[in-house]
Amino acid sequence: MMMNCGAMNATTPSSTSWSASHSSKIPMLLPRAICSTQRMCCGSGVHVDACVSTNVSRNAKDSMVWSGTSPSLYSKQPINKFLLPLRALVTSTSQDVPIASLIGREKVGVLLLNLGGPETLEDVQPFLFNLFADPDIIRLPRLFRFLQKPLAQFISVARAPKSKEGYASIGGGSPLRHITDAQAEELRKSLWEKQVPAKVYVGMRYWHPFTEEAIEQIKRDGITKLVVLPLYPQFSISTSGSSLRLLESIFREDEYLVSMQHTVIPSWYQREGYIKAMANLIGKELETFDHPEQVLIFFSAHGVPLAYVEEAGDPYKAEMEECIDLIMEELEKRKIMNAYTLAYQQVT
Ligand SMILES: C=CC1=C(C)c2cc3[nH]c(cc4nc(cc5[nH]c(cc1n2)c(C)c5CCC(=O)O)C(CCC(=O)O)=C4C)c(C)c3C=C
Ligand SMILES: [Fe+2]
Repeated sequence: MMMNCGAMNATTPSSTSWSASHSSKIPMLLPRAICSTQRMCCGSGVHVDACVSTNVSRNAKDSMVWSGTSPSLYSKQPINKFLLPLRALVTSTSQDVPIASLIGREKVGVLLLNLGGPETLEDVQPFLFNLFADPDIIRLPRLFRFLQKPLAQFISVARAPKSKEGYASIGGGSPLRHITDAQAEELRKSLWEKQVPAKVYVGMRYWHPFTEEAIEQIKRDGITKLVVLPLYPQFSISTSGSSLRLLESIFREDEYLVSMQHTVIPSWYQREGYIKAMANLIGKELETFDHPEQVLIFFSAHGVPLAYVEEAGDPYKAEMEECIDLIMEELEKRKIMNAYTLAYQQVT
């Protein structure tokens, strides 16, 4: 059986800590921020730990880091290793205090980041242009950066016919917007059930609703605290990194955003809820076979250029492999001991 592991339509994460990095290779995420942990308490004893951005410092490796908190719980990967976390989200249970008195006049928003996809066949070429014009997708040497857009135009036109065939075969467009909107609505409902009256926004990197559009709405709504959640379980420079780099540039130029408290969840592949959800899916699928124990579990992940991993320190491969180990451990606890393998799809 086959399991796609780089998928962005996974279950909602519950909480995690995050770290941000800036070297010349990995984008600096939402800069000029220092994280001092703030606790917002909510009704029914729910607590929200959020981080406040105000300043930054540099560590020995010339990485921009958020400071003011303890080291990350998830420090195995390069992206996290050099960085101090911001902490967000709902944990614990102790007090019963009315929500209004705790969140007060704060307006909490959650911004879900995703890739975006063409909604019609006419969208395919301009969507591909946006994708290939991103230097986190096609990385040209500094001297040749002026060629980025002409090259994007050339590749998008050349690739569009084949791409259109693919989208035509799944109904004439990408389902990503629809799926992401549904996730946003489920997350909103779930937060409200936990007495966190947050608004949830969707910001796509390469198609509507663009991240810029979501940010405009966030400003119009007067959001004062923002949680940024890329919907990619594992961090890669080419996915979450690209979205966060864009967000960073939007924040840098906007007075309202610079002073807004925000926190980012860079990856969440190791969260218990996600691992259990993946194990549930695999377990359910195995049951459809006559001899489930003989089935090979085939994990399929997106490929990223080797240079990202080996030279730029992209943690994607490490996070993916750890994620699969965790899923297999979870299956073992359920007495499911199948053979498994992981393969990376070719990057075209
Ligand atoms: C050319 C380099 C690319 C890199 C690096 C890359 C990384 C990467 N992508 C995903 C997930 C998705 N990518 C999707 C579309 C897509 N990606 C690329 C190229 C790179 N991706 C292209 C050219 C396209 C367009 C599709 C095509 O015509 O071939 C999508 C689908 C979006 C949709 O329409 O619904 C996903 C999902 C990950 C997880 C990743 C690195 C970790
Ligand atoms: Fe891709």
